[in-house]
Amino acid sequence: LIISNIIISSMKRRLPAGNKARKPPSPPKLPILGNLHQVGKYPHRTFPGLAKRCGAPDLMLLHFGSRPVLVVSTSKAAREVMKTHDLISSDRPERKTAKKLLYGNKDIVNARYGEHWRLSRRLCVLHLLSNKKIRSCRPLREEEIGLLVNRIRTSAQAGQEVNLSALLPCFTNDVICRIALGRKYNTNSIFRDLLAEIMELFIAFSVGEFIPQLSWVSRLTGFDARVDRVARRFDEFLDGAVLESAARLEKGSNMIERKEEEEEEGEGQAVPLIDVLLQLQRDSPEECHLDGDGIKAVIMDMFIGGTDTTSTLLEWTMSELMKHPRVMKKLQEEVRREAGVIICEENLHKLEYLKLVIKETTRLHPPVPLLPPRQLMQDATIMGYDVSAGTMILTNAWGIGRDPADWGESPEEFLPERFLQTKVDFIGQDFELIPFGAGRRRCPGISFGLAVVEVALANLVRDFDWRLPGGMRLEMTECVGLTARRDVPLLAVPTIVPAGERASVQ
Ligand code: HEM
Repeated sequence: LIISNIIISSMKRRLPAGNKARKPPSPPKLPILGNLHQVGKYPHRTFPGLAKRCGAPDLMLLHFGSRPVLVVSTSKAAREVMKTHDLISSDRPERKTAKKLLYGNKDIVNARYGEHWRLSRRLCVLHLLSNKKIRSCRPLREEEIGLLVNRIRTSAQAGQEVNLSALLPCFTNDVICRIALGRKYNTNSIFRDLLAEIMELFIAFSVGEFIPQLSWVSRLTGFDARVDRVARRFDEFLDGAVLESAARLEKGSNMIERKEEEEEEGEGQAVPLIDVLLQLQRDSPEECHLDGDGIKAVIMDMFIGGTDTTSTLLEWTMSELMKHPRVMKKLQEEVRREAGVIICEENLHKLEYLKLVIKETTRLHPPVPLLPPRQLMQDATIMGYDVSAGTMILTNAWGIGRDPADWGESPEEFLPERFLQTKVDFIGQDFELIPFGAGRRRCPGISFGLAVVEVALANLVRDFDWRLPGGMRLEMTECVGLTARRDVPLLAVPTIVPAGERASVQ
């Protein structure tokens, strides 16, 4: 009797009087596996169909093993989760693999909601990704873009095609390397390989994460050992970078202050992010709560958050432009007319169509199609459904960007002009378009990423005409990964557009 009284009173506490408990609709599940067998290779593509079949257009409840997972499929539902219930859904679920790779989640992307996350994010926004910092890195970005253009020019002169899917990630990796660590690691391709392996491990499915009874499988297949090995090797690499940074600081104790003054005037070399963190840790511990591992974890976030995302966005933008010659021509005319002989960030405000093209690409190809998982911190009623604390939340940014309810009859069509008729923007206020997420966990690197994408794209379309290699069909499928890059590499043949011709468009 006592037990049944406890159960009844706890149910009463959970349910508002007169309401029946209502779970979001779910497709039938299997014992042990739950719905894992239905997720498929491309969950962002599978979920909309699955949700439709089980009558769950907005919110669908799945089970990964025994773990409840709420799939958010519409802008209405995303608003409920990331605005109305943003605070209680701002946690991230703990994942064994991420925890090993990111120093016990001492980074920002994977940090649990709490004081560590709040302070790290503040540090990042104020000191690493601020507008001042972005401005100070401008010469460095432009230099790297110049090198990219020269590489393409060399291929064009030899009449060769270029593999943009290979070139663009190297370019963004070089940019982040220089900004974060103060130099490139060109000669050290081990670094890029390691980074690629980390990205792969992040999303790799470890069955033990969801079905604890099967955690021995990850040990048996060697998955756990691989994670340990990669974590160790990347840690050794970052230890080297910290030593270099410490040596730089040793040389000039007030270096950052001095350089930051120069940065303000736009004269100096940008201070590497790792130096900024080490100096704050040394001189202003009240501003920097991070220990040694915390600094390495945050630096790692800059790579994980800032390299593949930006190159993937560039890769898809170029793909859509090659597929839509009308849009390519209109964009080239704008850039060649407005940006003049030198494209620098100051000219960017004139390039309105370029911004529409990028926005439309993020709608159809959000680099992170399923936003990184969140986790509900307490029981909640979301859109009339009862969702329990601990439920993992997956928001389908890809599905939302193609929802006919928000995007009209032809949501699959690549049409940058659609943004002339709407004020919808991608900075996290409009839930129809959330390639950078929204709410407290929204991406803090939006301006930082766009600063690279916009100038690089402007240069690529101004300096070259592009065509597909003879007989090649342009596939538009994405691959599985932390970011949804192209499955088939984008090969393209560039032709140099002489400066005289560009000028004549002006
Ligand atoms: C086109 C470029 C980029 C895209 C599409 C992108 C996308 C995203 C997305 C979808 C999230 C998760 C938001 C959420 O959970 O609601 C995120 C978080 C994050 N991004 Fe970005 N990002 C980009 C560039 C960058 C850059 C350049 C950096 C830094 C150098 C960066 C650093 C981060 C960090 C630190 C977080 C974690 C925020 C948190 O959990 O509090 N991102 N990004």
